[in-house]
Amino acid sequence: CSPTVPLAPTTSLFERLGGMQNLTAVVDDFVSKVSIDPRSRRTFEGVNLVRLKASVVSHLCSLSGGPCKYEGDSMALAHRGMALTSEELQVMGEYVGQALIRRGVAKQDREELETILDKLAGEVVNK
Ligand code: HEM
Repeated sequence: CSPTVPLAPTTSLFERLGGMQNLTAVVDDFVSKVSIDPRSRRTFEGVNLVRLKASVVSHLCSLSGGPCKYEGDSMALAHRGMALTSEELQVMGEYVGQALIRRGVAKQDREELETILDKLAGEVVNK
C-alpha cells in the first residue's frame, strides 16, 4: 500500500487568534481603551459600544478566515466624515497589539492581523 504523507495542519488566523471567545475578549479590551483615551475618544461620543464591538468582532472574524459573515458598512462608509488622523489610527493599533499580547496571541499571528489592518488604513484615515 502507498504511504500517506501527513499534510501539515493548516489553521486559519482566526483559530490562531484563539477563536471567537478570545477574539471577543480582544475586541472588548481594545475598543474599551481606544474609546476613552483622550487621544482617540473624539469619534466615539454617543456611539453604542456594545453594537460596535459586535460589529468589529464579526469584521475581524471574517477577515481572519473565521466562520462569520460581516454585514456592516464598508470601512470607507463606516468612517466617513470622521476625518480620522494617523495618530488616532496609531493609538488604536497600540491598543490592539497590547490586547493581543494580553490574550496570549503569538507574535507572528499578531503581525499577520496587523498586516491585514494596515491594508485597511487608507479606507479609514482622512475620510
Ligand atoms: C484599520 C482600522 C479600522 C478598522 C478595520 C475599523 C473597523 C470598524 C468597523 C468594522 C466598524 C463598524 C461599522 C459598522 O458596524 O457598520 C467601525 C466603526 C467605527 N469606527 Fe472603526 N475601524 C478602524 C479604525 C478606527 C479608528 C482609528 C477609530 C477612532 C480612533 C475608529 C472609530 C470608529 C467609530 C467611532 C465607529 C462607529 C461609527 C458609528 O457607529 O457611528 N475606527 N470601525
